[in-house]
Amino acid sequence: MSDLVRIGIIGAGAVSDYHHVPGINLDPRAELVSICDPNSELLAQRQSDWGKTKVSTRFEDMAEDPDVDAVIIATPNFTHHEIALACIKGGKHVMCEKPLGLNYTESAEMYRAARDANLRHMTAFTYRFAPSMRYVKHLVESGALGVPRHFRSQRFLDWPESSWGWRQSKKLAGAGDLFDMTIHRIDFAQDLLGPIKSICGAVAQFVPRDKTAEGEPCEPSEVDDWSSLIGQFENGAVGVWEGSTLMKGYHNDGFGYEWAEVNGSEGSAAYQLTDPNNILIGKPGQTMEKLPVPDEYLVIDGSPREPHAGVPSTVFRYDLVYEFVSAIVEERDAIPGFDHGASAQLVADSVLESFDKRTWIDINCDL
Ligand SMILES: NC(=O)C1=CN([C@@H]2O[C@H](COP(=O)(O)OP(=O)(O)OC[C@H]3O[C@@H](n4cnc5c(N)ncnc54)[C@H](OP(=O)(O)O)[C@@H]3O)[C@@H](O)[C@H]2O)C=CC1
Ligand SMILES: O=C1CO[C@H](CO)[C@@H](O)[C@@H]1O
Repeated sequence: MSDLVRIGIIGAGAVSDYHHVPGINLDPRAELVSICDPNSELLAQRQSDWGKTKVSTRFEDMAEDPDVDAVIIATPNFTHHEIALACIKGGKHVMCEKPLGLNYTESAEMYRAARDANLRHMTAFTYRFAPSMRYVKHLVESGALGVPRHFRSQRFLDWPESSWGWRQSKKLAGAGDLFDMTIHRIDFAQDLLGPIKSICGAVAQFVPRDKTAEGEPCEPSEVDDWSSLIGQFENGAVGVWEGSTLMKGYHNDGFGYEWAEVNGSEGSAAYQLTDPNNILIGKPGQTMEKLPVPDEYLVIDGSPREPHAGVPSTVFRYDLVYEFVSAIVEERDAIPGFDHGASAQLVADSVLESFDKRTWIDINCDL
């Protein structure tokens, strides 16, 4: 490997532009060397926006390229499994977007392949990196909230009712809000409180989404607009999750409304995406109040990101690349790994199974 970690991006769409390229640009140990996307016009645009790199329309080229050390897979969900396995075969460290695969079987296979090849693997569970989320985790782990009893998460967005493109096809996306949004919340709940052991879930579709944003007719949506679950953690705590992108009045500059809280025997703490540098803290008999996140939780250890620069609800997302590169340089596991991606996927799959069968499902993760 050269002195710099040479990164290739597969899938030059929205999230690469919004999270990953700024993350690479901030990290002096990393360099963007190659971009892959089937759309040649987009490739040309990205070369002009992101800097002169190699380009290709076939991920196989990047998987075999000896000048690429690590890849970030940011393509539609149905492609993650095939691309990740090819890149692992080519000896690349891999960060892959969520949901890791279309189901637990795919995700577990991706985890085992990366683990067995002794390569670094990371699932892009963005919200774990929010300063307030990291501080709530510290409060839980330090015992400041007492015995954790309850978790609650709500993600409401007010987005258009028009087509979601590939996101509304079962074959291409797997599921709707559940795999797109709620899966992040399943992940951070397990990060805060440990494994979920049993769940009961429900989903619903509110609108057909049979028109594009331009008003042209298109194939109707096959996926959920609302997803929810209640669950029990192995540690005895209980949880409740709910998400939708069709909640009117929850726009907030596109960030929507996100709240997640842990309630323990000695106190409560809440994270909000719209105010990620503060938490809400509550002690017995008091009313929840705002508490600034201490400086050491504003960025991850070593990150060169200036903690107070930029839009707070956006900039913490750049730390994902820092964690991925740190794991490569330090030859340690990246967190969250593919194992976390697979474990959240199993819970999300179980939501669909639970709703189909109208029953509780026990979670048996066999990684
Ligand atoms: N962690 C987070 O917070 C976020 C995660 N995501 C996840 O990131 C992934 C991408 O989402 P997003 O950026 O919004 O999607 P986009 O549709 O904006 O971008 C995906 C890009 O990948 C391209 N692509 C499709 N197939 C391949 C392939 N085989 N090889 C290379 N490129 C390919 C697409 O080209 P074409 O359009 O021509 O098919 C498109 O340009 C999804 O899994 C999504 O769930 C997204 C947003 C935020
Ligand atoms: O968190 C997120 C923000 O929105 C994106 C677009 O729907 C999601 O894919 C993503 O996981």
